[in-house]
Amino acid sequence: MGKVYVFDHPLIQHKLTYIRDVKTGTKEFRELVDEVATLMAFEITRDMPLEDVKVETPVTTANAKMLAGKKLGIVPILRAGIGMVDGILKLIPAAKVGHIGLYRDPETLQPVEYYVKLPADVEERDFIVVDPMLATGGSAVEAINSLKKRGGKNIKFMCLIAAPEGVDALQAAHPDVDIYIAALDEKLNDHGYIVPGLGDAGDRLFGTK
Ligand SMILES: O=P(O)(O)OC[C@H]1O[C@H](OP(=O)(O)OP(=O)(O)O)[C@H](O)[C@@H]1O
Ligand SMILES: O=c1cc[nH]c(=O)[nH]1
Ligand SMILES: [Mg+2]
Repeated sequence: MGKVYVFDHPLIQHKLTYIRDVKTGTKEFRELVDEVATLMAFEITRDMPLEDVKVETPVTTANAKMLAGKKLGIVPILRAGIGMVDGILKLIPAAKVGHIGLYRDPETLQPVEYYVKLPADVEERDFIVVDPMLATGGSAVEAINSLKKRGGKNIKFMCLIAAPEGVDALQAAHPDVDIYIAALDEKLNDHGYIVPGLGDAGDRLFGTK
């Protein structure tokens, strides 16, 4: 069963409160999502492998560490996942970015895939799939299906807000995937929106409503 990590760092919780606030406009919303993504990336990369290296300091040769192995792949679920990418790239600028385009049909709530473009050497990379919202879990499950079908293996899922229903669905479909969230909310409403949530993440990021 995939583990669930809830990031209760005070800075993340403080910024998330402004993200939820209906009075927060598009510009500020986008900046806050970017900042929280950076803070979450700091935590989520805690187990990245290191290798021993030597470096010449102005004084002597030092035994030091550098990140080892293949570069990381970040895969936002379009559209709203895009809002979290730059915040992660600030810490890991060498990461490659893949894209999986999915929208949730408003009637059936089922994900519909419309675009996939992944970095080369999918089999050898570690991936973080990102999307601000994990509601029914349908989009995250489908995006990870798509990534695995193309060879993706070591996958983490990162989001801002999750509903218990989404966590259950993702754990059931992908027990090998750990889930990293800033807040676990109460429930879904009749339209599949997270309660209390933040509304429609894509619309708030891109000002489309
Ligand atoms: O867990 P689920 O029930 O699948 O819902 C979550 C999905 O819904 C939202 O995307 P949306 O379909 O609104 O697309 P958008 O990002 O293009 O707005 C959100 O960004 C997730 O991808
Ligand atoms: O609450 C929700 C659920 C799905 N998608 C969103 O953007 N918000
Ligand atoms: Mg949307």
